[in-house]
Amino acid sequence: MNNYKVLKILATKQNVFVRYKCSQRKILPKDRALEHFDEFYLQVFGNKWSSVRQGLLGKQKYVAVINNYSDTEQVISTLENCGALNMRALFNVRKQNLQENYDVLKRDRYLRKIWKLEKELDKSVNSVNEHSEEETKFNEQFDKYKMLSLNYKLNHANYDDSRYIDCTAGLSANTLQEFIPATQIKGKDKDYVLESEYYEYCKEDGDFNIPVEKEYDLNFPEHLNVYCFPEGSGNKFTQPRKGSTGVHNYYILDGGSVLPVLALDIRPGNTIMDLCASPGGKSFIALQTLYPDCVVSNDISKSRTDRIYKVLGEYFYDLEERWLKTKRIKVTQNDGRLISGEYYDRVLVDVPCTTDRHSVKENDNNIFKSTRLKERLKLPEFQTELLVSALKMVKKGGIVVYSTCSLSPVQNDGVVYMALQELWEDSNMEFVVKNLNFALAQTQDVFKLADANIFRYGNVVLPSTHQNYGPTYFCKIQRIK
Ligand SMILES: C[S@@+](CC[C@H](N)C(=O)[O-])C[C@H]1O[C@@H](n2cnc3c(N)ncnc32)[C@H](O)[C@@H]1O
Repeated sequence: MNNYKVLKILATKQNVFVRYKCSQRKILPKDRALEHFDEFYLQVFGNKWSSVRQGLLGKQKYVAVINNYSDTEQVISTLENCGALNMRALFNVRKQNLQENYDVLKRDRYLRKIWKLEKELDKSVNSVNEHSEEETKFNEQFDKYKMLSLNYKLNHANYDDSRYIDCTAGLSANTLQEFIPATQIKGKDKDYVLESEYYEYCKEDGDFNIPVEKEYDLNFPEHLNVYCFPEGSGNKFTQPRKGSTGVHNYYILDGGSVLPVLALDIRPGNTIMDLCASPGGKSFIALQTLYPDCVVSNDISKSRTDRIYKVLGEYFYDLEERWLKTKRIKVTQNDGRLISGEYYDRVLVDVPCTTDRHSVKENDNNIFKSTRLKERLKLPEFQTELLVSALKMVKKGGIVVYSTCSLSPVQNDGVVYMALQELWEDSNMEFVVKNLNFALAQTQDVFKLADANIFRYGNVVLPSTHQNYGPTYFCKIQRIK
């Protein structure tokens, strides 16, 4: 074989090798994320997953939170002329309907009881089993009321019970297996393992149960004005603009972000810690209730706290003199896990998570990059540390809201469970988780929430093609001792 031929064969081989390498599919982080979610979330959400998936991949929907320090009335009337609706008004209409439905249902149950009693007493009736026209009509009407929303029905079942319900079973090793599906993860130096095993959530739970208390109302502060476009509307808010007062007119953010702040139930004079605050959207909402005496917006890094200063500077005129010097707003740069000796009425802990919507759409800064595997697997542990820290800094009677923008039961209820278990073992503090299913029934014209049986402690705003907010998980926890 002459040299020319050898070179040619080598070149061909190399070419084949290069082509072989090219044909090996490079998995992009967003594809890996979707693959993971398809496997994991299908088991959690069942046949709802395909619509949630479509939502995640579709266009996210935003709401506008009005800046009370701008030309408020003019801004509101402009938005209303464009077809935007006030979220508080939507909640109130639904709340009123629910109350009316409940009253009718209550009245009819009462009537039914009387009617039965009368039947029993009426000896002249030929057969008690024979349905009169009146009875059939009544039953038809009764059935109609039974068709009320799922949330309403679910909660109504216990409506007359004591507000304190028995401690739920907690996440024992077995129950955890039930709701944390056994998806598999390949670790760098490990074979495939169960996701639940990886996070070591299967350890024995001892006697620990989380007390859960039902909550019947969601307080929407009177000065907080949030505007949204109706379900199915393709309208969008234009970019915020400066008005005559020198500050921006509204802040645009995912609609789901409003619920964790509402769940905080902020009251006049409250002191609030927003532990993972950047860019500051939820601190902004808290401030727009006009209730807090002080909001501390904390984040871990300089660049992230700079971002908070920038955002707040756009919305609060003379931020330095009027807000920072008077300590109505504090911007701090601390690792939220290490803060101690500070106590607040309300603590919001909106932790870093798998940011599911971002993860299936963008490759940049994606936690599903193979180089970030360890970080991803450590997330629940990290989130638990942040929540434990938040729970330690809330005053007795105060409220902590834990939130994520992930659908993962491990990062959501799993973390709530782990944090509360840790404090149950290591401190004499006591907490109760607030079941918001009933209270959230009033939000059903605005948000698609996951069925009440999917998450045990918190609630999730589910993305969908018609109402594409979220995902937002939030869990309300009150310190009682
Ligand atoms: C989901 S984002 C918060 C979004 C924010 N709450 C909002 O609504 O605009 C999570 C934030 O947590 C911050 N963070 C990460 N680790 C932290 C830590 N140990 N302590 C405090 N903040 C942390 C990140 O820098 C990031 O800004």
